[in-house]
Amino acid sequence: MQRRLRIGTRGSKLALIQANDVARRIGIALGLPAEEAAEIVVIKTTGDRVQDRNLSELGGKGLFTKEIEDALLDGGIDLAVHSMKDMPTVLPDGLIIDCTLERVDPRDAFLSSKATSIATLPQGAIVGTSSLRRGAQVKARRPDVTVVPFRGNVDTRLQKLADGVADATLLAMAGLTRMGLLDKVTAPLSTEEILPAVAQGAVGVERRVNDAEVAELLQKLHHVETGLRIAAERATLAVLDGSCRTPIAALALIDGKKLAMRAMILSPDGSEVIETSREGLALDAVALGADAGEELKGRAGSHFFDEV
Ligand SMILES: NCc1[nH]cc(CCC(=O)O)c1CC(=O)O
Repeated sequence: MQRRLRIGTRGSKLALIQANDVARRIGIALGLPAEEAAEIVVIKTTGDRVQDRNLSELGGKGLFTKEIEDALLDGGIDLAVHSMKDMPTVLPDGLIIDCTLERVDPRDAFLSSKATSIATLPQGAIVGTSSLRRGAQVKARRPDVTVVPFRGNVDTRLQKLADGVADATLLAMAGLTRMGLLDKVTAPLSTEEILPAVAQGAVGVERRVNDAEVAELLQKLHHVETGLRIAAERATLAVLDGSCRTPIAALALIDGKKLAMRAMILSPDGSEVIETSREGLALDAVALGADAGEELKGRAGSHFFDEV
């Protein structure tokens, strides 16, 4: 590798931690100090500018990636590090993600000073979250709860909770772990209780399709099992797409050659929950995920997708 690679990322604390992790791994792969192998380039995205509205109202996916992907296509950067959870299922022509780091804990965490679980929240409690998926799943279990929007980065949301804006919130274990904030977690939520977002806990590295040098390097960083799990979940999402305001959750697990997954869509108020599961060969990840998505789509009917 002749050049010092430029790694594009959002400027949030979590994004920077993830980008620096990739820089460190690239350094190791090249046998160089991380700073010599790569530099971090912070890019502000539309999603970072908009603090006051539900992201889903603005078209959701892609808001955190457009400017970074433009820089990748322009050659201003060579790699982009993303939380795979925030990535649209379709990438721009000329870009590819075929490198995913080993996934960490995909679960959501429950954070509250009023209760130790969703079940024991006081009657009529307020849960702060701007995630349609989290809100709908909480309401499915506790219809008496009021969900209020909770936007901003992880630190902002923790502050809102401390200020009493809500009685509880849900955040990804992955982000809290990476930021060293596990002590804020009241309890992890089992995936039976709250099914995670597609690709939650996985970091991906995007590159130009035609950059053979970077492709070869990134192969060394790729975690195959994570790639297959994410492929299954994202295949479900892709089938259900065009409905970015429908709460969707999915989680695939791999044991040896076998993949098992659950997938779910809900009405935003949690009154309707449609769930399915698949088991098969891990190598058939995409087909299994897509098949699960087709089933959910068929069972939900079109009203599910255009009522909101
Ligand atoms: N939507 C924001 C976002 N994107 C990725 C993470 C956490 C890390 C991950 O899930 O990989 C978070 C914060 C959260 O949902 O708590």
